[in-house]
Amino acid sequence: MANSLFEKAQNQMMQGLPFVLYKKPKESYVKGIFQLSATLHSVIDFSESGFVFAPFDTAKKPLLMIPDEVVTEAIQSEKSSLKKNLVRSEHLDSKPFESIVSKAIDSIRSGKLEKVVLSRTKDVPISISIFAIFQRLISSYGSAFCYLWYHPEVGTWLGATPEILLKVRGDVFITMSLAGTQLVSGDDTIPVWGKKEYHEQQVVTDYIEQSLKDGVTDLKIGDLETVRAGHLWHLRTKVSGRFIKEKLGTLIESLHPTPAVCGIPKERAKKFIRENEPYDRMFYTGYLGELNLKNEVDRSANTRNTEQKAYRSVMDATELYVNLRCMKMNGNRATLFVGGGITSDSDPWKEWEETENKSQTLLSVLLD
Ligand SMILES: C=C(O[C@H]1C=CC=C(C(=O)O)[C@@H]1O)C(=O)O
Repeated sequence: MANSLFEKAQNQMMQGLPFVLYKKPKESYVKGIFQLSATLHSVIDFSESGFVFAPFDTAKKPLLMIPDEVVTEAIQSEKSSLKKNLVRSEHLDSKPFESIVSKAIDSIRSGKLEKVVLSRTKDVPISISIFAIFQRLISSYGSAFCYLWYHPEVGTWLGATPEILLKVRGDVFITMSLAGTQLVSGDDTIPVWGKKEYHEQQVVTDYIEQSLKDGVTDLKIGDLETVRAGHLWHLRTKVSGRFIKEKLGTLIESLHPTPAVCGIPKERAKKFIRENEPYDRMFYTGYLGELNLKNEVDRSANTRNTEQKAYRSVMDATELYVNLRCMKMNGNRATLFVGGGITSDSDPWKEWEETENKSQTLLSVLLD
């Protein structure tokens, strides 16, 4: 447990002051960003420095946590809370979600949409503290970006996301196309993918390529890979390139929201989501992470000179993740958000099951 950092965050919360605790994929420490006033700041032009928390709705401004104090603490390893068997919460009626999915399939088959990502919420009682939940997330999901974000005017959000929106070092960026889902089987065998999953992931890769190709250089589309995120497998393609640093805002705006969380064509998919999902997604399927934040980086990892190898320097880095596998706290209950990509080959019942499987990421650390 990162004890003193958690205590500091607890005190901060008691004083009604904003903070965020987070662990990047594969890192062995937790970072805390503490803002010393309760002001709600927004990103204006992406030249700011801090921790961004952006909603799905692009008409609303991304929020910014100012790094008045930044504290880093090593993670003391704790046993993973990942359950081998699926955690079943109370029985829920699948019919309302299935009927929205059927409506989307009709729209796709009639040619109005190519793909749309539909989601639903799941309300669960919570009997442990948010710090205990965060501790379980970081112990269980080493390869995810795990976070606990709090602002007195906005609320408390937690999550463990596998999806990078944008990672920038200097003028080099990487992003990814992540879509297609299967449950990890008992023996961990890599799954065989079907036409539906290949298609829904390819749509995301094509969109990223199209929306970036005129504004960046050295655009590279990587190989298709199968990657694991907790209980789930996904299809992923890494995309990289170079861009003009002053155009960071344009780059972010051309990526968000990708068809991994919205759909194609983008505006029609947004409209379908707005008119059919019976709630506001708020920060689910938005993005979050470091914006132009000072980070220590290894400058010379591939040099043969050992002295130089040890040379580290501080540079501004941007590292943003898509806000998936997340939840919002409401007193002693939490609202979990889960969704999935709908294409012409979707089956409403299977889409429901997929959202049930996705809810395992959080359920398995919430329930005893
Ligand atoms: C929208 C979600 O996942 C996205 C990311 C990976 C796989 C997805 C899928 O298979 O549908 C979704 O595009 C979610 O987890 O709520």
